[in-house]
Amino acid sequence: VVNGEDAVPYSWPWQVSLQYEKNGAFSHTCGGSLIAPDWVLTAAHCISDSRTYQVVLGEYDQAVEEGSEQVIPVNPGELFVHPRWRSYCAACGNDIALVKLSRSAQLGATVQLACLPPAGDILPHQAPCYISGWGRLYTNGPLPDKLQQALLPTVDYEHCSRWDWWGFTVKTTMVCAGGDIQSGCNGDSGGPLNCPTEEGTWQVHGVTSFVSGLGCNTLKKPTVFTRVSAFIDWIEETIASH
Ligand SMILES: CC(C)[C@H](NC(=O)C(F)(F)F)C(=O)N[C@@H](C)C(=O)Nc1ccc(C(F)(F)F)cc1
Repeated sequence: VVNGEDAVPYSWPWQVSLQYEKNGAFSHTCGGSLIAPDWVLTAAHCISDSRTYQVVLGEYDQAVEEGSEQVIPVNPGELFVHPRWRSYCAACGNDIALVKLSRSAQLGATVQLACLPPAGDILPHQAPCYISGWGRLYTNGPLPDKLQQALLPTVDYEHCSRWDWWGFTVKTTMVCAGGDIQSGCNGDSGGPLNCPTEEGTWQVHGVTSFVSGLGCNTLKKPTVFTRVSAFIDWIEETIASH
């Protein structure tokens, strides 16, 4: 997250760190959202079949054992990438995946389920959403230890698809947010776009998918998220059948 701030610890209790094993050690590769005790929603571009994954819940500072962490392995074959996802084509859309945990998370003060929006729900222009994640602090910059957040107002499709914004690269199955000095960045992939409801709760409306190739916080190139409300049926069917 570029130009964000340390989140209040455990204030996004559905945020997870998706980690993969490299040379015998696990490291953070993507964010994700806990949507059921044993299911995590993330981005398809975060998943490669040949890797071994684990999920860390109840995480805040990745450099400190704070006692609330739950480290849960992911069994092979429990990675479900959207059937219409095309590898290395985030702009083609369907950048969404589900990961089944080998055991259920224990819910409590630091680990809670995310709420998803109703199918088809479209946010208004400039809805005050927040991105959260352990992605780079600036383009080609370091990864933070503490979970970061930034206010990232949504940019509706009419604005986001303008020629000097994302043009035809953005699809209606995506949500744009930001476009000024705050943005997501590499490593935030798969994490949530957290949007407030009128009832004072939060819903995960987006899965962090891509930023500009010219730099994470490029003007008029908002961070682009997979629109969760366009995939509610697929999410429900996948969970119901596995
Ligand atoms: C997995 C990536 C898509 C990667 N995603 C992220 O960094 C994320 F955190 F925002 F999710 C990304 O945006 N990387 C930048 C460097 C990139 O390649 N952006 C990019 C976006 C659109 C296009 C276009 F327009 F060709 F489709 C090309 C590159």
